[in-house]
Amino acid sequence: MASLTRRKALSVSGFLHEGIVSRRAAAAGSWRGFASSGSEENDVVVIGGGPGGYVAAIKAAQMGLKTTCIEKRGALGGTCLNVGCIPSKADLPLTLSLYLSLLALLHSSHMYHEATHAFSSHGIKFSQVEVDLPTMMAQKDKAVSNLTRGIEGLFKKNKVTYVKGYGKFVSPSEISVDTPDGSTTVVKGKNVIIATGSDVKSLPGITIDEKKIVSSTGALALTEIPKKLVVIGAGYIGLEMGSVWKRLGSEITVVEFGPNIVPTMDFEIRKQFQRSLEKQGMKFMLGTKVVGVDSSGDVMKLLVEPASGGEQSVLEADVVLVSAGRIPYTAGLGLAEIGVETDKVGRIPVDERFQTNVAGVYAIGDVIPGPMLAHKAEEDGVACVEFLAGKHGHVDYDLVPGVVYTHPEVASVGKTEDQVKELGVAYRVGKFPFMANSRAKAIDDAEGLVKIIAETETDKILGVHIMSPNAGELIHEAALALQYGASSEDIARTCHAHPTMSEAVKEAAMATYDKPIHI
Ligand SMILES: Cc1cc2nc3c(=O)[nH]c(=O)nc-3n(C[C@H](O)[C@H](O)[C@H](O)COP(=O)(O)OP(=O)(O)OC[C@H]3O[C@@H](n4cnc5c(N)ncnc54)[C@H](O)[C@@H]3O)c2cc1C
Ligand SMILES: NC(=O)c1ccc[n+]([C@@H]2O[C@H](COP(=O)([O-])OP(=O)(O)OC[C@H]3O[C@@H](n4cnc5c(N)ncnc54)[C@H](O)[C@@H]3O)[C@@H](O)[C@H]2O)c1
Repeated sequence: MASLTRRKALSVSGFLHEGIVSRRAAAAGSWRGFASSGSEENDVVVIGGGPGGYVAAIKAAQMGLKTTCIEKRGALGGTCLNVGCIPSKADLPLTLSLYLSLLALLHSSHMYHEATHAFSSHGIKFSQVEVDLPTMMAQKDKAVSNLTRGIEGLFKKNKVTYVKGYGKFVSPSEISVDTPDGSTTVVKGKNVIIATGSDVKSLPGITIDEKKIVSSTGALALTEIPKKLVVIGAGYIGLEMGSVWKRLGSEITVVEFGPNIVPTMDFEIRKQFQRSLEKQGMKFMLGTKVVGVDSSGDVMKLLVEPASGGEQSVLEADVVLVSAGRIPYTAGLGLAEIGVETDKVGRIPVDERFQTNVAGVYAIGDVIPGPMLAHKAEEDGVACVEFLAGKHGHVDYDLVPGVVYTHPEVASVGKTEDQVKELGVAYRVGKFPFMANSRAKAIDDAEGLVKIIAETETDKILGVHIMSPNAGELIHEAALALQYGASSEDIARTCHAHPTMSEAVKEAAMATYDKPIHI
């Protein structure tokens, strides 16, 4: 606490209140947050209640700092909320509910796919299996709202004041909040953390209506299974969402501008991954761009051409998913007014302590440079609060695991082989296929491999890439190994339980520094 910097608030007419004071509710002397905010100044105010913001708020409160978190969702909620595409989750942080929804649908659609494609080979037969989309969507909403309501419970438990409404800087230490009842409140803090996340990147000439031309938000709330779904962008969202609707019966064509799917993935894993998705029926048009959409008829017509220009062709679609990346979300936040700089793509540059160019104003998560991932945003949140409380925080962006939650999953941590080549370091690669793993064979789900890259001289592990069912769980042994600077021999000499999928990680490690046993 002693190290917290108290900054002199800028004088902005009408907002020179101490602490939180609603102009309309001031007379009543109370605010409808969980904990009474009183008239004291906060130590920390967090704008945004996504994974970055809510974790930062809880951590700050746990460290004894008086904390308020402002979240717009449930108040203004943006266009999508107003047109009712996800009305059942009106109280939840937007992006958080999106990715939990996607995970829930990935699981439900995988169960349907197993029932229709895999159960019979295990001797389980049904006379009829059908998709009940409304029930599937309701189950997803229930799962998500249970999970996210838990966060409100954590706020209460940790005494984080929760203010619903749209936050805007009026000075570096004062945030005016447009609240759901139409009044304006000012929340004051010695330190303010911007955690306002990201929004879908739109493409020129393609207008998202969240009905026929959808972002991930609309794609998670379709009321019918589209016959033909065209996905623009073969990144995380395109492949996960494409998998969901493919399993439920849609014809999927993925149009990708670049020459490869998921450009950040190790090339060898990517090749096998693409083959696996193609086997599942997804079609890919790589090195291709969409140059126009005619949405006047029942069936839309997309004009596509090679990325470098050339002969055009037409693709038909009932629904088009725009998943060509996300951009930082800072609309209406008043950054320019208080002098917070943004870069040319709208991200907020921060120093190693997450501080922006304005003293006392910090930023974390999708709104700053770095991977746009929930767990990275959470790590940012914890480290940022530790720094501003005068302690030491730590996030290593090189060691943030990435997982694509398709089936099989693809997970990675550390460097790809191409990145290691670029470094000019001599390296060895060890691989082990799940076809030779007894657990994977026993459950008849043995597609994929583990690939480990280690420095030749020291055997230090530089990167691990896994394609398999549950790769997203298996990767954490590797993440820990990289975090502690382990060698491939360290993993190989660690006793792994039998029969487990994790034995494939051990065998790949053995293949890296010596020889595997089971192949
Ligand atoms: C469909 C989809 C699936 C995803 N799946 C995964 C996944 O499986 N794993 C993973 O790691 N990542 C996933 N991501 C990415 C992940 O959701 C983000 O990286 C993460 O949510 C970023 O957290 P954040 O706290 O920075 O921002 P956000 O989660 O975007 O939260 C920001 C919050 O700030 C609020 N806000 C914005 N402006 C204001 C304001 N002015 N006043 C008040 N409140 C405001 C917003 O309403 C929002 O709730 C997915 C993203 C999408 C779109
Ligand atoms: N499992 C997860 O962790 C998960 C799931 C979903 C989303 N996310 C996060 O959300 C972010 C956004 O996801 P996303 O899939 O939208 O972005 P992405 O960055 O993962 O992929 C976007 C893809 O679109 C391509 N592209 C860009 N412009 C294009 C154009 N005009 N035409 C065709 N293709 C084009 C890019 O080359 C890229 O392959 C990701 O960065 C990811 O971090 C993570």
